[in-house]
Amino acid sequence: MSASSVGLTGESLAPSLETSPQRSSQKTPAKMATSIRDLKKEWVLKSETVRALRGVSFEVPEGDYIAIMGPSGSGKSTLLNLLGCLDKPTSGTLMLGDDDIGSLNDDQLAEIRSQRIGFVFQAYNLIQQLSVVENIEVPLYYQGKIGPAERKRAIELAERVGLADRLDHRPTQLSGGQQQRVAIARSLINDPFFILADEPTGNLDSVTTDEILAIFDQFNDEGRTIIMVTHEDELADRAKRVIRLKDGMLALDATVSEEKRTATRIAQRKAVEELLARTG
Ligand SMILES: Nc1ncnc2c1ncn2[C@@H]1O[C@H](COP(=O)(O)OP(=O)(O)OP(=O)(O)O)[C@@H](O)[C@H]1O
Repeated sequence: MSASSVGLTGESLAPSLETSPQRSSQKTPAKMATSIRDLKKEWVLKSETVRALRGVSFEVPEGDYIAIMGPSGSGKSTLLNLLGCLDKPTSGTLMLGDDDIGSLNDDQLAEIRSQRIGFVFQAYNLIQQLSVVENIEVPLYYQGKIGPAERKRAIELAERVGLADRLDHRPTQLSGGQQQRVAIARSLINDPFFILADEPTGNLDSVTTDEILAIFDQFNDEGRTIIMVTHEDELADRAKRVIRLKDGMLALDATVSEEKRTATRIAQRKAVEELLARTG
């Protein structure tokens, strides 16, 4: 995918944050969902040192919607694991709120992970024995925070993702798209710094993909921050910003124009309607 093919603006290869025209023109600094600076991750193996991330820097203002792209082996999963507090950097800083992730111990990382990050995985990762509402509440179990107020919020989130009439269903009774809706609702139950989505529509057909992307659009329009790893241009085209990794480094950090995003949404919706009309 070339920058022009997704209507990217402000294109800059390996840009420094200070020179970004979009950010430097802001009068009041935006609050950051996360900021990373010179982030490195290495593994020392017997015969070699693998440098999976070789000094990556960018900031994610609250309300942003980022697609992280890049070829196989470029460091996407490594970055995702660091952003999700599943791993610690070798060096550099990764700030989540006021916390520098590199300075936390494993228990503290686990706490942040369960309380402040909303995960959405390709394979949904729901608990089969639990109902829709109970699955949405799962992140709260770890904090022992289940009560009438939490149940009310879980039901509200289920309603927001269009599952009001499926509250007591088990995952096996749901379609893939419905299961992913549960996962999105679950990701928001803790009011996270951001939703971290890993190929969230990788298992879904184009109609359902469009539905799931519309839900992401809706939550992002309400101010939710989304960071999504994807190989799919059609997903990246709907984000506000594309970050592309290459060989463990930032190769592109570019804004997607509002015109391009709208045109993509309309084109994808039209394609879905045509498909539905053909297949009944
Ligand atoms: N635990 C590990 N130990 C050693 N090397 C690793 C480890 N995890 C990842 N790597 C290496 O780090 C580099 C980046 O891997 P990473 O999984 O982040 O890439 P990716 O962009 O997510 O690739 P893909 O799209 O194929 O999932 C690769 O060279 C990989 O082999």
